[in-house]
Amino acid sequence: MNKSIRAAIIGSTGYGGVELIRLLLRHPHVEITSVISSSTAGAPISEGFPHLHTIIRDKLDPVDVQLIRSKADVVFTATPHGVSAEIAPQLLDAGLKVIDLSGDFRLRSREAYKEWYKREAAEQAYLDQAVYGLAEIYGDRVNENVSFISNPGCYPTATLLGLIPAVKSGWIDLKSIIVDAKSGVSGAGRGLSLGSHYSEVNENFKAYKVNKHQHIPEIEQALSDEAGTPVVTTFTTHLVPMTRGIMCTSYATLTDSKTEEDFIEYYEQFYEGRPFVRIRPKGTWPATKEVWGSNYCDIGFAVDQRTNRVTIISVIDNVVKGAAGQAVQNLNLMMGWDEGLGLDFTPVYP
Ligand SMILES: NC(=O)C1=CN([C@@H]2O[C@H](COP(=O)(O)OP(=O)(O)OC[C@H]3O[C@@H](n4cnc5c(N)ncnc54)[C@H](OP(=O)(O)O)[C@@H]3O)[C@@H](O)[C@H]2O)C=CC1
Ligand SMILES: CC(=O)N[C@@H](CCC(=O)OP(=O)(O)O)C(=O)O
Repeated sequence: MNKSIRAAIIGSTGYGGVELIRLLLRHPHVEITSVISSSTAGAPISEGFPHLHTIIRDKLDPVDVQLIRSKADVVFTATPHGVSAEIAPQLLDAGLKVIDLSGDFRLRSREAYKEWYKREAAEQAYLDQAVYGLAEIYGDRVNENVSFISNPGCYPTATLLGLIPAVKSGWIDLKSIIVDAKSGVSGAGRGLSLGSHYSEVNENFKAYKVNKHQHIPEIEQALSDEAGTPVVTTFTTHLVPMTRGIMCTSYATLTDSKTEEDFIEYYEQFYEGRPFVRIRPKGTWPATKEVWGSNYCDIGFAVDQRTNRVTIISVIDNVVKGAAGQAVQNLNLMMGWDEGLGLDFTPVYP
């Protein structure tokens, strides 16, 4: 029989948190029992988010572990890097299940975290406890005995779902991988910054954090695990003047004479039974709008016989499959429920 679970959201006033509210409100077995804010506790959440007017009447709770323990069974930490490293261990020690949306528990190596995030990593014991929740690849590691999920980054979700089957196939040269990644502005969160200011972003298209992006070690960690040998990539991120959406265009040199049909057939088999990965038919490539508001990752291919390269294009909605949607998918797996429960959103179109 299906159980119900009480959920709290820390960081509910951010883009990831408020999207969790939207998704969990329609989940059949989840009740949101606490929406939490470190800066505006006591105010109704609809004050800052009028789109929730009449839908959620609750006031924001403060960040208080004992209070959370009394109100919830599972906590989503949709909090900035550094904050999650502090708070998730306290929640786990209090006996709560935790799904963390930040990058604080994704890298197994504390040294790598310090190098890429420029801050001290969480304690090794908690890094060891966290299960990296790339649901379609590592979902079988998540079950009712798992208490702690580290939800993958938005770019790594799109990149890894696009590349892991190819890496495992042996059809591509592992030294040749290049990923050209683009994100909408909501990927930067709700906080104000010059870089996401309207007049800086509108009618503009820019590369950022070139060769320095914190998602590079996360992508390389998973690709290396899957390949069984160290893999490095060239990974470049770009900011696109749109609100939601990520497109990762990955290029690799073929080691074998494979066609688009070969890739499509192989990927369809690889993701068989995984409802949120959709493989596009030959000659069609996914666009961000075709997954907008949904938990889908759509993947399309092109093989260029002239250059002997494959191009793999993967798209997601960064706030859904790249954050809140995958977090709910992981909750479903943690609870032994169908992974798609409460996530059957058709993309919003146009
Ligand atoms: N946006 C995206 O597409 C994705 C985001 N992520 C990750 O998810 C996490 C949340 O991202 P996002 O929602 O975009 O970020 P936002 O900046 O939009 O929101 C973060 C929230 O964290 C809360 N917060 C800040 N400091 C503290 C603190 N000390 N204690 C408790 N809460 C705090 C803030 O709310 P308040 O002041 O009310 O407490 C804020 O609303 C980040 O780690 C991000 O990297 C991951 C994948 C995709
Ligand atoms: C557009 C934009 O700025 N995107 C953010 C994505 C960060 C993010 O989502 O956080 P995680 O590291 O927790 O995945 C960036 O590139 O840093």
